[in-house]
Order: sequence, then structure tokens, then C-alpha cells
Amino acid sequence: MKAQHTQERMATRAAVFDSLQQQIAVIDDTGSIIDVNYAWICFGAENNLSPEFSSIGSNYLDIVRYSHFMGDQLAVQALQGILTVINCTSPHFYYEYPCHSPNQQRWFIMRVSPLQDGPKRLFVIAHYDITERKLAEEKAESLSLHDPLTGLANRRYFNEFLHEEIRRCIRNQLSISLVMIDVDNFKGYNDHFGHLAGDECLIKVSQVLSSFASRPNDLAARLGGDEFAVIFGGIGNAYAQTAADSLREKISGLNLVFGREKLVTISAGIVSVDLLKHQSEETLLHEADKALYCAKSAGRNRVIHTQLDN
Ligand SMILES: Nc1nc2c(ncn2[C@@H]2O[C@H](COP(=O)(O)OP(=O)(O)OP(=O)(O)O)[C@@H](O)[C@H]2O)c(=O)[nH]1
Repeated sequence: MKAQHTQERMATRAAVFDSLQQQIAVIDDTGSIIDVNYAWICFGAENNLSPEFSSIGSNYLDIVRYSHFMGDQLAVQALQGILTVINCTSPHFYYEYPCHSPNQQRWFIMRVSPLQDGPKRLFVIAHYDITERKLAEEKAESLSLHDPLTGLANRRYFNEFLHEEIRRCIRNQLSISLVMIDVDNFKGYNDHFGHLAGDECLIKVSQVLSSFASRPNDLAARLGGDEFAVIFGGIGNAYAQTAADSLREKISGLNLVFGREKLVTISAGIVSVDLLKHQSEETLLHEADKALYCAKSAGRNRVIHTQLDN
């Protein structure tokens, strides 16, 4: 009676093990696979992994070593982590990793924990799919860094990017240029066509700015209202002047007319430093703002350029 009861409990436990969505394998201290659950088997099949991945008796550590040998850079960290638990240098191992396929973004967590089964030292390797959480985090992160109207970087992202870009340029002795931009007489456009049309106008301006900031070390940002900025990392005096002139022409070329034949234009202040050694972001911001102020005072629809020495 007792034996039957124990058997039933074992069967229930096995059913629970197989019903879990997490992919679980149990290995011994040599890496040999003692057991896998149904989700683990399905994962192997869905991802065309070799049959060894789900076979009892295969060596899981060898499978991970082979992945590393085949160029999977993450496998070496997974391997080291598993070994720290097997060698008792760490009580658990927890590892978050991307596992993207050509048409799907996916992330997983691998958790390795020891399991004492009578005299046997075993280890549970559990993989959890955390794609939903990761995508939600990425979306929240993107929302916190971008302006909702134009999709450009917001002031917070701009500040962080400028800080990092200045450090990168100083480290590598590269040039940098910063362009501060303000739409001219935008209040007039808003008053003439209304706020919604004003929003459309800001979106069009931002699209032009984006098209000028296409390299990884460039950034177009909306700092607030009708105030924008473009960072050109690694770009010095000569190109920045040409780019800002062309940017100004492209925006007047949008032909956004309001009032009595007035055109939406921009004023811009540029600061460039060739082969940056030790200028601070405060100086760059201050000088670009000053140049923008001069462009406004000098009649708008123009670019004023300041070149700083190191
Ligand atoms: N439609 C719209 N308007 C905005 C937004 N944010 C700020 N504004 C308006 O942008 C205008 C900014 O005006 P200012 O920069 O002060 O002045 P301006 O008319 O552009 O004149 P100058 O800058 O001196 O050439 C104000 O009328 C604000 O109400 C927005 O998100 N959407």
C-alpha cells in the first residue's frame, strides 16, 4: 500500500516536472545529463539542436564547450558559471542572455542550482524565456529616452550621449561638433495654423535632422519646444559647417509657408573642436548656445560657427 502510494507520488512529481514551461535539465558533477523535462526536449527540437542536447547520458558541459568552439561567445560564460556551482565556488549561477533567431528576438535566463539527492550531488539547469519582460523593459527604456512627438532623442538621452561621445573623442583624439538649432518665429506658425499643424511642422523638421544624423556617433535630439540639437561625433570644423548649412537649406526647402509669405526656417549655432583633448561638455554647450543666440540676433535663418581650440 505504502509502495503504491510512493509510486503515485513519484508519477505526480514526474508529471509536474514535465508540465513546467521552464526548460529543465538535471546533470551530475561530470556534466552528464541525468534527466530533462518535456519543455527541454521541445526546445531542442524547435531549435534544431543536436539530439545529444536532450539525451540522457550526454554530457551537457561538452555540448556547451562545442557551442563555444562553433563561435557562440556566450557559451564560455555559461560554461564558467556552471563550473563555479559544480566546484562550489558559488552557491548559484544566474545568467541572462539573448538567443535571437533571424525572425524573432528572444532572451533567456539560465539558472544553475545544486540539488542534493541522497548521496548524489546533482545540479539543476533551468532556462526561462524572458522575452516578454525584456521587450517591455526595452520599450520603457526607449520611452524614457525619446521625445514622444518626434521620436528623436530627448534631453536626457542627449546629455548622456554628449557626455559619452566627448569622452570617446578625447580618448581617441577625434574631432567633435555640436549644433544647437531653434525654429524661427515658430510661435507665428502655431498662431496661424494651430497647435496640431505646429506639431506636424516639428515632426517634419525632426525628420530632416534625423536624416543628417545617420552614423552611430551622431545624434539628433529635441531638447524641448522648438529647440533641437545635433551631435556629430568624430566630425570637425569643415564638415560640420557644410552639414549645418545644408540642414538649414533643407528645412527652408520644406516650403512650410505661413502668414504673409513667411517660411519656416531655422537658426543654428555650431561649435567644433578638432582633435578633442580636454574641452568639457559645459563649454561646448555654452559656446553652441552663444553661437545660436548670435544667429538669432543677426536676423535668423542662418548658421553661426565657432571653432574652439583645445
Ligand atoms: N505645436 C507645438 N508648439 C510648441 C510645442 N512646444 C512649444 N511650442 C511652441 O513653440 C513656440 C516657441 O516660441 P519661441 O521659441 O519662444 O519663439 P519663436 O516664435 O520661435 O521665435 P524665435 O525663436 O525668437 O525665432 C511657442 O509658441 C510654444 O507654445 C509643441 O510641442 N507643439
